[in-house]
This record gives sequence, structure tokens and C-alpha cells, in this order.
Amino acid sequence: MAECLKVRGLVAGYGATVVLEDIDLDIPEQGSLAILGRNGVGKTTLLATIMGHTTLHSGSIVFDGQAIERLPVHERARLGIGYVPQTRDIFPSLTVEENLMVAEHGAGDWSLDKVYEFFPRLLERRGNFGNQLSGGEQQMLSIGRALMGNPKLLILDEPLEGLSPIIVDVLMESIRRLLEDKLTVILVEQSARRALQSTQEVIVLDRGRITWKGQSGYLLAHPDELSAIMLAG
Ligand SMILES: Nc1ncnc2c1ncn2[C@@H]1O[C@H](COP(=O)(O)OP(=O)(O)OP(=O)(O)O)[C@@H](O)[C@H]1O
Repeated sequence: MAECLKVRGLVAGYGATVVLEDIDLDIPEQGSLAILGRNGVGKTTLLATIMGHTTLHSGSIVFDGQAIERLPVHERARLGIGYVPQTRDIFPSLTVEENLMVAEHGAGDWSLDKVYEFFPRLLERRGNFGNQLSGGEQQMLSIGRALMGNPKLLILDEPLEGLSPIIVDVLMESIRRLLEDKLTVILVEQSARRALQSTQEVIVLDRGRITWKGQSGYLLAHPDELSAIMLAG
């Protein structure tokens, strides 16, 4: 299987502050990676660095065969990286449909109709403004906007945070369907169990470094080892 993302020797942070050190990653096309770790260990910073939102001190990021570490954010998006940040990237004063349409780019299967088919709730709410949506609907819209860019790689930063249990189940099912699709996915999720159940591979971060990497299924089957890894550091 061809490689979707290859990261080598990544050192990154905010200005002169280094948060991530010596990060190596390999994600094959159509692969899926969970990033686990306690609060503040650098999970969001790693996602933001792949997207180009932080300060890169050294290292390389190859996406779909192309070095992207010096490219601006919009170029990375144009090449096929979809980013759903923790803050939910939607325009509050645009309608659901306008939010989706302004995010349309790239060639591929995803269109307004396909997003509505994928999230029927968004079709029902198509005329509502971003700020009139529930938290779950905002998250669907944020993911829908990323899908309108026809990404090859979809990066999801805690997509279930702060949502009610019923919406969590609906969204988790949607994320599973995306994982079964042609997409490559990186998922940061607070519930280790949920993250491991829906991905193939996992890395654990602690204080900006990778402290464990391997198969998600292995950690799921060895909960004692998972607890020990998560508590170490
Ligand atoms: N914009 C910023 N400027 C400076 N430092 C930051 C910034 N954002 C995060 N940090 C710092 O970087 C470190 C890693 O934070 P990050 O948000 O990546 O962790 P995280 O693992 O995603 O945490 P959480 O699970 O709480 O979201 C923390 O020490 C944090 O204070």
C-alpha cells in the first residue's frame, strides 16, 4: 500500500517554544491512526503541525509523495488534507449550505448532495445559520466542510468533545463509515477505547514525544498495558 503521510524527525512548537520532539510517523493510504495521551502532551500541536499552523523547527512531512513542510496551510488543504479542529471550523453567520459551498474544492466524490446524504441532519438544517446549530450539528458541519474539500487525509481533533451521548454514537458511526471509505484518517479522541476501536494503528504521546506505537487492536486486547502506557511518564 502506498504511503499517505510520512513524518521524520519533527521538532515543532509555537515560536521559540518547542512542544514536539523527534516525531516519526508512517500512515499508509486508507490507513487510520489514533493519537492518545494525557492533556497537554502535544496531540493538537501534532495535528496543527501537519496542517501548517505551528512553527516547524526541523524535520520533514511528506504527504502523497510531496514534501509539504514548507507549504502554507491553504496549499496543504488544496493537496488533500482536511482538518477538523477542536474549535469546529464553521462560519456562524453563514447558513449550513453556504458553509458547505464555500469549502468546496478539489476533484472527487464529495459534493453537497453526498454530504447531505452522509449527514441527513444537515439537509434538514440547510437554511439555518452556523450559530443556530447544536454542538453535534456544528461538528457534523465542520466534518462536512472538510469533506467538501475532497480530502485524501482527514484529521479529526477530538470530534466528540462536549457532545451528548446520543450524538456521540451518531457521530462515531459516521466516523467509522469514513474509515471504511477510501480516506486516510488521523483521530485524536479522549476515550482511548473508542479511538482504538475505530483505528488500525496508534501512537501514544507524552511530553511531546512518542512513547508507544503499534496496532490499535493490540492495545484494545491488552487493557493493563494500555493503562500502564497512559499513566507512565
Ligand atoms: N498557541 C499556543 N502557544 C503556546 N503554547 C501552546 C499553544 N497551544 C498549546 N500550547 C502548549 O503546547 C503544549 C501541548 O498542547 P496541546 O494542545 O498540543 O496538547 P493536547 O495533548 O492536544 O492537549 P488536550 O488533550 O488538552 O487538547 C501545552 O503545554 C500547551 O500549553
